[in-house]
Amino acid sequence: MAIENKPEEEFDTVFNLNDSLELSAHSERDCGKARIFKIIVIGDSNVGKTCLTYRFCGGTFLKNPEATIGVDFRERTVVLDGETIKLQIWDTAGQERFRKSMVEHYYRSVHAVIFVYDVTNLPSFESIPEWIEECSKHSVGPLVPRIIVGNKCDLREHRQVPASAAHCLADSYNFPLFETSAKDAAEKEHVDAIFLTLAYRLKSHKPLRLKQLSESSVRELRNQREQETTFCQC
Ligand SMILES: Nc1nc2c(ncn2[C@@H]2O[C@H](COP(=O)(O)OP(=O)(O)OP(=O)(O)O)[C@@H](O)[C@H]2O)c(=O)[nH]1
Repeated sequence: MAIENKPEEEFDTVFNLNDSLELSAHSERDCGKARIFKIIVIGDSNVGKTCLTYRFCGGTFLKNPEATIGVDFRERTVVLDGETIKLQIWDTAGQERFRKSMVEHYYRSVHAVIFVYDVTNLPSFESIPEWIEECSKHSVGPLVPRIIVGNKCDLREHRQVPASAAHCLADSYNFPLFETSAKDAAEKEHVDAIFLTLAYRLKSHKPLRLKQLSESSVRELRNQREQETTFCQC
């Protein structure tokens, strides 16, 4: 889907997610030195990745999106606790035929990942572990923040994925879960919350020394290193 530049006024909105997290979005004109975070959005074809990113960056529901070819790029600048942050959102193609040739490249130097499934499409939910695996294969480290999103919640009568199953899966990976709708205008702030939660986590993240990592992260890093070593020896 080609990117259409939105008028800057559309980006001047204020969010109040909760008392401790007050966020405002400004036009790019206002930000001299922005920190830049790259967020990649992945999941099966047709789950609504383009519509979700468009809802966040453009503020509206994108009618008649075309299937993404390779990767589309959108960005939005936000101010969190007085700090200007530029979020670069990489919206990837869900179609298998684009994965190998074009998408792989975009896993590089990614700061955060959003996995999307469609709550009315069970196979798209069942694919989430494969997408998570795919990320690990492309060296997206265990400390990269990740979120799982169930989209199309507006289609209540067609739901195939119970919220309880989704929570179970998300908990098993220790990732946050959001269920939302890119289409439902009432969910707009909820969609914003997905991206801004990641932005907030990235902003607050300070480089850690090995001593400061949790035991499980250390174990995960060790395993990863061992696997890499084994791979090299083969
Ligand atoms: N009802 C409903 N339809 C949605 C929602 N989000 C997206 N859609 C529809 O789902 C279809 C696919 O949306 P896209 O955003 O193009 O999906 P995608 O995951 O980017 O697809 P690929 O580019 O093929 O990977 C379109 O017909 C959208 O109108 C939603 O929240 N609710």
